[in-house]
Amino acid sequence: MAYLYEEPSRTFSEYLLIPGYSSTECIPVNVSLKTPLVKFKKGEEPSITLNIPMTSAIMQSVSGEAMAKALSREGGISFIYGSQPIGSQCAMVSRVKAFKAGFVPSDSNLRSEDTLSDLIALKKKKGHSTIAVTEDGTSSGKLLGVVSSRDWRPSRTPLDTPIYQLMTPFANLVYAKEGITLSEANDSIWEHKLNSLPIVDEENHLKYFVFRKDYDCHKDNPDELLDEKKRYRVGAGINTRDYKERVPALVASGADVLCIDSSEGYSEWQHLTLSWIKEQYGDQVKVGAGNVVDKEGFLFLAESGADFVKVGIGGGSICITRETKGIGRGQATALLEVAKARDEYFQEQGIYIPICSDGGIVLDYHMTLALAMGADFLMLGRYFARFDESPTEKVNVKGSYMKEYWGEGSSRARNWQRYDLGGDETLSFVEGVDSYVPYAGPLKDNLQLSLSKIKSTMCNCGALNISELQKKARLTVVSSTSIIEGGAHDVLLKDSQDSLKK
Ligand SMILES: NC(=O)C1=CN([C@@H]2O[C@H](COP(=O)(O)OP(=O)(O)OC[C@H]3O[C@@H](n4cnc5c(N)ncnc54)[C@H](O)[C@@H]3O)[C@@H](O)[C@H]2O)C=CC1
Ligand SMILES: O=c1[nH]c(=O)c2[nH+]cn([C@@H]3O[C@H](COP(=O)(O)O)[C@@H](O)[C@H]3O)c2[nH]1
Ligand SMILES: [K+]
Repeated sequence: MAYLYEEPSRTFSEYLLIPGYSSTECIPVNVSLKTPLVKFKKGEEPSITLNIPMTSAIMQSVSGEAMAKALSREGGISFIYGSQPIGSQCAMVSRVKAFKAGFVPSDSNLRSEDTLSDLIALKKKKGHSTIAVTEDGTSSGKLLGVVSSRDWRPSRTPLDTPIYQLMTPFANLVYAKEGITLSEANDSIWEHKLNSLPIVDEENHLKYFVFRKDYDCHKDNPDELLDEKKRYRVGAGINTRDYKERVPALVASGADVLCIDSSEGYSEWQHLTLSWIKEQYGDQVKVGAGNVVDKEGFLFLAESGADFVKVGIGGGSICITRETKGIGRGQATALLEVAKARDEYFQEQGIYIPICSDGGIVLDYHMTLALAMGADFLMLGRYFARFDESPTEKVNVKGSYMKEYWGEGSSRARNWQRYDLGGDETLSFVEGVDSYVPYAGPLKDNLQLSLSKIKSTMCNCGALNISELQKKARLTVVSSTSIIEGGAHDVLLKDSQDSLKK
C-alpha cells in the first residue's frame, strides 16, 4: 500500500518566528551572514564560504554575466544557466572571471570610416556616449581614437561625416598601458580631467576603459566574493546528459562551482554524473545536486558525492510542475526534513553538507524563515529577475515597467536558440510559464534592504549568525485567521499602493 504522510506539507507563509531574548549585542551591524557553500569536514573550513546566503537561479531569464558580477560584488554567487550551448555558457563564465572591477571592456566600437549616422545608431542601441574607434571596429582592435558626445553637434554635424574627422586621434589621446592599477588610472583621470581612460596593450590594442564614474565602486562593496586571484566567483549549471563535455569546458573556463540543474535529483542520472565528476577531479571540482524534498533524496545525493544539496520541487513562482506532474512538497516541510537529515549526517559522518532552499520565496521574511528552518543559503529566481542586472528586456506594460521572467521548463526556455539538451525530440508538455515581474531597479539597493530585514529579524531571535539562528529559532504554524490578523486590517488604507507593497 502507498505510504501516506501523516502531516500536510506546508509552506513559508504558514509559519512565523517567535522572538527570543536579544542582548544589547544583538544589533544588525554585529550580524554576520557568512555561510558555507560546499561541504566540509568537522573542524575544517569549507573551501568556499558565501558572504551572504544568496544565489541566483540557474535560469536564462536570471543568471547571465551581469547578474553574476553584481551578485558576487555583494557577496553571493550566480549559477550561469546551462540551457545553452557549452561554448556560450563557458564564454559567459570566462568573461565574469576576466572582469576586473572598474576595468570595462568597450561595448561601443566603430571603424574610422564609419559615419556619424552609424554612431548615432550605435548610441541609441547601447546607450553609451563614449565610443572607441578601432582598426577593425571590435572591442579589442588597434585603437585609432575615441569619439564622445562633445565631438559632434546634434542636427549641425552632417550625418555622413566620417568618424575619423570627429574622433580625438590616438596621437592626442591620454591613455594607459595594461597593468596599471585602478587607483593609478583614477589619478590619471583626475589629473587630465577625463571622463574615460582607454587602456591598451603593448601593440596599442584596446583592452578596457576606466570611467570616471566607476572608479570608486569597489570601495563600496566590502562583502565582494573573490577567489584567491581577486576575481569574482561564479557558478554554472550542468545537466545529466552532456556532462562529460560540459564539465571539463566549464572547469577550464574557471567556474568556481557547478550545480546539476534538475527538477528532481533522486535519480541514477545524478548519481552517475556526480560519480563521474568525482572520479575525474576528486575534490578539486565542487558540484551541487538536486532537487530533493525528503531525507532519502538528501542521503542519496550526499552518498553520491554532492558538495551541497538543493531542496525544492514545484514551489517556484513560474513552476507548474505540481499541476502538470503532481509531484512536489510544501517548501517549509521539505526544508525542515532535509535540514534534520543534514544535521544527523553531520553527527554521524562528521561531514557538513550545506543545503539550499530553492524557489518559492515571495516576501523578504520568507528568506529569514528559510534560513531559520535550516537552509544554509537560498536560490532565488523571481526576486533577481526584477533587477536591472537580469538578462531580460525591461518592457512597459500598461504604463508600468516590467521585466520578463520565464521558467526553464517553459516552451520559451526550451526553444531558446533551438537548443536541445538531447532529450525527447518533440516537447511533450511544459512545466513552467512565461511571465512578467515588476521592474525593481538595481540589485544592490534591493538586496541591501532585504538583507537588513534578515539581520533585524535575526536580532529579534537573539542570533548573530546563521547557524545560531538555526539553533535558536522557534517556529509556529499560524492559523488562517491569524494570518489576517498579521496584515493591516480593519482600517481604510490611505494609499491603495500600500496594500500592494511587499
Ligand atoms: N525546482 C523545480 O521544482 C523545477 C525545476 N525545473 C527546471 O526546469 C529545468 C528542466 O528540469 P528537468 O525537466 O527536471 O530536467 P532533467 O534534465 O533533470 O530531466 C528531464 C528528463 O530527462 C531524463 N534524463 C535525465 N538525464 C538523462 C540522461 N542522461 N539520459 C536520458 N534521460 C535523462 C530525466 O529522467 C527526466 O525524465 C531545470 O532547469 C529545472 O531546474 C522544472 C520543473 C520543476
Ligand atoms: O516547475 C518549474 N518549472 C520551470 O519551468 C522552472 N524553472 C525554474 N524552476 C525552479 O524555480 C526556481 C525559482 O523559483 P522562484 O522564482 O520562486 O524564486 C528555480 O531555481 C528552479 O528550481 C522551475 N520550476
Ligand atoms: K526519482
